[in-house]
Amino acid sequence: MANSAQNGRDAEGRQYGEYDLVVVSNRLPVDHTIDEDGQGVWRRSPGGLVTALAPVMAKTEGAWVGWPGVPDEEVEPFDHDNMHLVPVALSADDVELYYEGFSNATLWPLYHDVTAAPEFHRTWWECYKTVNRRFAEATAEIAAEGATIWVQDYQLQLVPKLLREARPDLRIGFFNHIPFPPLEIFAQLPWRRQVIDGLLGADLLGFQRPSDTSNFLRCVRRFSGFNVRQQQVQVENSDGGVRLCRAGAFPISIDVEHISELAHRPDVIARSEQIRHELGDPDTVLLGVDRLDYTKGIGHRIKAYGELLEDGKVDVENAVLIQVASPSRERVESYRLLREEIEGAVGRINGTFDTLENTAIRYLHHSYPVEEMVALYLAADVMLVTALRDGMNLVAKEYVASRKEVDGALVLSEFAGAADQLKQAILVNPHDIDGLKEAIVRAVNMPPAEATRRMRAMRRQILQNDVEHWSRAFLKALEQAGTHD
Ligand SMILES: O=P(O)(O)OC[C@H]1O[C@H](O[C@H]2O[C@H](CO)[C@@H](O)[C@H](O)[C@H]2O)[C@H](O)[C@@H](O)[C@@H]1O
Ligand SMILES: O=c1ccn([C@@H]2O[C@H](COP(=O)(O)OP(=O)(O)O)[C@@H](O)[C@H]2O)c(=O)[nH]1
Repeated sequence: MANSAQNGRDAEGRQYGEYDLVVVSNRLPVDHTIDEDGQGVWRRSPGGLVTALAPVMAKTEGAWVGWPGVPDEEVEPFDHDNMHLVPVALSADDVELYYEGFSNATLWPLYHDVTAAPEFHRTWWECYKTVNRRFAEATAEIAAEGATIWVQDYQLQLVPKLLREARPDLRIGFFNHIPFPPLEIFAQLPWRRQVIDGLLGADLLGFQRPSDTSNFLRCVRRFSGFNVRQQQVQVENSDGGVRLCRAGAFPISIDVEHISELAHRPDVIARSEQIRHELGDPDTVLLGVDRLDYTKGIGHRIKAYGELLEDGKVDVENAVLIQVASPSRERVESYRLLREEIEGAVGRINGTFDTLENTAIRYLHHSYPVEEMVALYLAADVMLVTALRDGMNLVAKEYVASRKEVDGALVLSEFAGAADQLKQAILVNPHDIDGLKEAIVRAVNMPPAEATRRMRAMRRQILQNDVEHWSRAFLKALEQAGTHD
């Protein structure tokens, strides 16, 4: 591990760590799971944060601090796929109060425009503070003097301030993968001031969209009392000094080269042909891929599709919708209810429209490896991304990157961050079911020349702005931010 091992010590005489770059996120890129034979194995963690950061971290010599995905698991630091991973243990109570509770039943619905009702519990908040402190301590321990720390996402919003107090020598960046809500919604949070203070410990705060950045800065003005000039907050320290914290939009992306390589691989192409064949070679394959999350608008999409079948605008004889709904946060009540709701809706539609040979919706409650994802993207004529609110949505970008023949149509919610970059998609408001139905029909019947024109423009955008471009832009801005020499 080549990093500039420092022999410096902090104010309390503790020796600095050895990593010049440390990424900190709730989850490590791999979860410790038990396979069919009862053996412990490391499996890729779910979600786009890992999709985006893993290829970036595999190319650096930094360390990644995070939770190994199961409760009460004490694991020593280890190397995996070219990454140095430093596990932080969470007890079963921590998982319930900090992860399922405060992170995913308070902050998640609040930050996604209250698409579900957020719950506010003081015990959850207490645990959130404790766990954030634990992550900050684990990071402070391994960071070299003057190291760059990149904290990720809403689960760890207090870490920047805690880290700065422990290690003022560090350069601290924070990236929020989910939306930052408007002031009127954020104001509901009983601990709004503490969260803003926690974030302002960073030198640079990154958001997915310019609108997230301006929402955040409005909240800073209201709840911190600090001056905000353009995109810089003048943070007043307890000693009367002023430190600058910069905020800006850095839209995340994907490892385009890897997706594109897979899209050209003969076995992946063969698999995509097999998928279509096993579906009975329909004229049109439509696809949705989401974690089973109420923010993703899966119910709205299925409702629209069901009505199109009823109206006779699509037909099971020549069209099929594949819906991958990968398991997510299954112990959180709203996720359990969502699963029942979606599976009920799919069952009703299939019961009504299926024939012995054809199925209306192929519903798959599974998580697939990236090779299968790309085979699905290649097999799909129409991709449906209908999120009610989504930080970015990397699935939309992966679909575009996979379409090497420069064809296929993307229906994309204007409420997903990806809509800022993929302007040539058919943009929809998923709450408008008639509008969504029209968009789906338009995508199914899109003339090839129009599909190619739109896809070419979207591919140009994605090819020029891959995930390496994102991380370089953020880390460069972080280098220039703050008051460090
Ligand atoms: O860790 P989980 O609770 O299982 O959830 C998985 C991840 O979901 C969220 O992903 C977000 O990040 C993507 C990449 O920036 C973005 O495209 C998407 O819109 C976001 O929802 C969450 O933010 C991550 O922390 C989770 O790991
Ligand atoms: O069965 C699945 C379903 C999804 N994904 C990946 O999970 C990520 C989802 O990221 P996105 O930003 O769309 O949403 P998130 O789940 O992070 O909210 C994408 O890279 C997908 O390819 C996957 O590998 N297997």
